[in-house]
Amino acid sequence: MRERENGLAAEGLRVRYGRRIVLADLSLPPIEASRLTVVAGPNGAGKSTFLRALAGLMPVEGSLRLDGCELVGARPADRAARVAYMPQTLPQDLGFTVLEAVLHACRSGVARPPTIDEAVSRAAATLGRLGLATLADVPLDRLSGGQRQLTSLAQALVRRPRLLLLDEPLTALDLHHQHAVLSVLRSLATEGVAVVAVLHDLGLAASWADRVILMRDGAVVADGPLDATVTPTALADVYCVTASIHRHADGAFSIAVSGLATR
Ligand SMILES: Nc1ncnc2c1ncn2[C@@H]1O[C@H](COP(=O)(O)OP(=O)(O)OP(=O)(O)O)[C@@H](O)[C@H]1O
Repeated sequence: MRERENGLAAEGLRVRYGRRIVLADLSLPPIEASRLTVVAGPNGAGKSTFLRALAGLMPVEGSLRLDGCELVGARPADRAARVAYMPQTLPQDLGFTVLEAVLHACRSGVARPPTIDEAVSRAAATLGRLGLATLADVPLDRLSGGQRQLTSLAQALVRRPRLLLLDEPLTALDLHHQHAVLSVLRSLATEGVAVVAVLHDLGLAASWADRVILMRDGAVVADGPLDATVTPTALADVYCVTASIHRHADGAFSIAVSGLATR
């Protein structure tokens, strides 16, 4: 354990599907606790693979340290106590109510699960935070897509992780709920959680992210504050678009795409 490290450090991360290497020797300056980090990039860039690797859902080579403790090779229950992952897919446990699904997520897979009373209290607080309290007793198969996505987020939040990994958490949400969720993520970061979210919407990243990691072909091609990473050159290089970027007087950010290129 390296005592002074805070957040997540990745060094020489390598991930394969079969014989194909999808992430090749990926290293990053530490992903800091108290920061909201967005991972962006084109389809197939390796963003989900990166998150799944961080979550311990696939074999990796290299080193991943969270607060100085090595995650690669750590016991799944130890990792689960500190890392929570929200997948792209919506929750499948359709026989459960919202509350049951969140309680299950709170107590499963961790070495020292909270008591039922503690789990109920945490679940109630999490549902309240996400505006889901009135849906607590509704079965998942009676929810809208957006409500199921919020439930999936609640399942990750209720674990109170040090590292929260979210793979496209906003895809089913309306404009209000997109910003409401990002506001919750910002609060969690302020409380000391390292939050890493894959997002396609760079406008939302501009409003909320402290740091943007741009990926392409399994590699990090830019990493830093949005104004330094999302530039016309980067958009051409990473997304193959000709685009201009506008920062408006009120700070709002917009991208105007004027053409498509091929690689
Ligand atoms: N289970 C798998 N088996 C083999 N190859 C895979 C598997 N999952 C993903 N890949 C490949 O790995 C690469 C990275 O995929 P990944 O899902 O990480 O991309 P992504 O950046 O998350 O894309 P998207 O934005 O479309 O969700 C792609 O070329 C994809 O075809």
